[in-house]
Amino acid sequence: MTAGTPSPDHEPVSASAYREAMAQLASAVHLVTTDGTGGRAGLTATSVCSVSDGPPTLLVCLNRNSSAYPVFLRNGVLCINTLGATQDRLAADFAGRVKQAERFDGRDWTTLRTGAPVLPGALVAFDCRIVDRHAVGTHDVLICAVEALGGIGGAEGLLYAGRRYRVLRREAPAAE
Ligand SMILES: NC(=O)C1=CN([C@@H]2O[C@H](COP(=O)(O)OP(=O)(O)OC[C@H]3O[C@@H](n4cnc5c(N)ncnc54)[C@H](O)[C@@H]3O)[C@@H](O)[C@H]2O)C=CC1
Ligand SMILES: Cc1cc2nc3c(=O)[nH]c(=O)nc-3n(C[C@H](O)[C@H](O)[C@H](O)COP(=O)(O)O)c2cc1C
Repeated sequence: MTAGTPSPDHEPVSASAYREAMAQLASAVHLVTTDGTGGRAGLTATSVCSVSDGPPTLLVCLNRNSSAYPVFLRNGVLCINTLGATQDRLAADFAGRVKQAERFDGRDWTTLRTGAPVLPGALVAFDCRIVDRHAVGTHDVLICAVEALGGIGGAEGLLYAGRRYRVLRREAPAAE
């Protein structure tokens, strides 16, 4: 189906058609991490969006079936670690290639204010407290107050588009 040919009236959009459409979009890639009384956990996510700058608030959509989901609820805090261009292996690891218990191995994770793990070398880190939650279909939309920022470094970012990882190049602006 191309953009000029809408699906027939009254025909529900299938999950596979929806995913195929969503695969056309490019997204930043994040490791969403948590730590606290529920333990440490994390996963790869692209469904992260800025909500407001007053107060600084973002949202992330988490599948309630993921192994990390109950840990996020228990801890009530999370860190959105946005990945840089060279961190695509980490994205795959946190998307299921590595078992949950081993995802944090081999790196010196730090913390900011909430205690959620901050990835060394992240493009940027948003340290958050979960302030609201809405169930929508298979996912929960978590509304998160941003309590601290880290790692704003100007490096090249990682993108996910067309079902693969790509690099967002920082090119010099075209001469006028
Ligand atoms: N938002 C989410 O929960 C996402 C989950 N995934 C997981 O990774 C697997 C591999 O993804 P792809 O290789 O990109 O192929 P895919 O064909 O399964 O997904 C294509 C696109 O559809 C969207 N999508 C996929 N599963 C979704 C879900 N359960 N809820 C909401 N949106 C979803 C995403 O934008 C994804 O990039 C997916 O099947 C899914 O299990 C991937 C991307 C986003
Ligand atoms: C590129 C990419 C983006 C993803 N985005 C999300 C997302 O936004 N929300 C989500 O709940 N799962 C998302 N997932 C799926 C989780 O990363 C994956 O299901 C989870 O890490 C599996 O965890 P488990 O093995 O601990 O259950 C994404 C997967 C990939 C490959």
